[in-house]
Amino acid sequence: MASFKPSIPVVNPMDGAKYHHRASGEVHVIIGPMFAGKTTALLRRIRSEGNNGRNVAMIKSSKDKRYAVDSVVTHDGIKFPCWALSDLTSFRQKLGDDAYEKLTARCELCGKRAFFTFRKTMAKQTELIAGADVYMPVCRQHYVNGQLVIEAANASSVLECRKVQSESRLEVEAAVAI
Ligand SMILES: Nc1ncnc2c1ncn2[C@@H]1O[C@H](COP(=O)(O)OP(=O)(O)O)[C@@H](O)[C@H]1O
Ligand SMILES: Cc1cn([C@H]2C[C@H](O)[C@@H](COP(=O)(O)O)O2)c(=O)[nH]c1=O
Repeated sequence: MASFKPSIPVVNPMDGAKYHHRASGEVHVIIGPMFAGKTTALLRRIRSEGNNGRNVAMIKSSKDKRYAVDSVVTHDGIKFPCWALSDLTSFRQKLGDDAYEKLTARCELCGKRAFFTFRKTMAKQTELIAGADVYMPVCRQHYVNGQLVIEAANASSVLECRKVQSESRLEVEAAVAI
């Protein structure tokens, strides 16, 4: 865990009051695919810290407006107020990230443990803020198979005409949906 001195006001989770509190703290990194319960675990910890009399500040990326602009919200609707910041990379440089917890979800295709988040569409950008309409949690086997199908479709699309490209895209989406 890395120590840090919060430079933004912290919120008491019990009463919502804000404090300019400067004390050392800890960084916990919870990782896993979508629907693994990362946000749920985070909120549980925040409540537990509040019950122990500590003040907490929660931050998220301002790019994530899926459920709320200034709250962190789980996929099943539990929410907590937070600070929405545009640049989270500076926090990683300042704080380090040495306390990991890895969670898993269930593969949407076979029900095995899911370690990956699979993008169901052909969109290429690294950042694509979306939910279950675009992503699904999958096991390693379905993640690898899905990527192979998409890579094959991309390779053939370089050689074929636009009409054939759109047909292959439909095939990929059908194959991934199985
Ligand atoms: N389509 C879905 N598949 C699986 N879980 C879902 C789905 N929709 C809502 N949930 C709920 O989302 C919870 C996990 O939400 P959350 O903590 O926000 O996950 P994460 O932050 O890891 O994406 C699950 O415990 C489940 O109750
Ligand atoms: C895999 C992947 C994800 N994202 C985005 C999609 C969502 O907005 C978040 C993940 O949130 P969740 O609470 O775990 O569902 O990350 C992305 O932009 N690019 C990706 O490759």
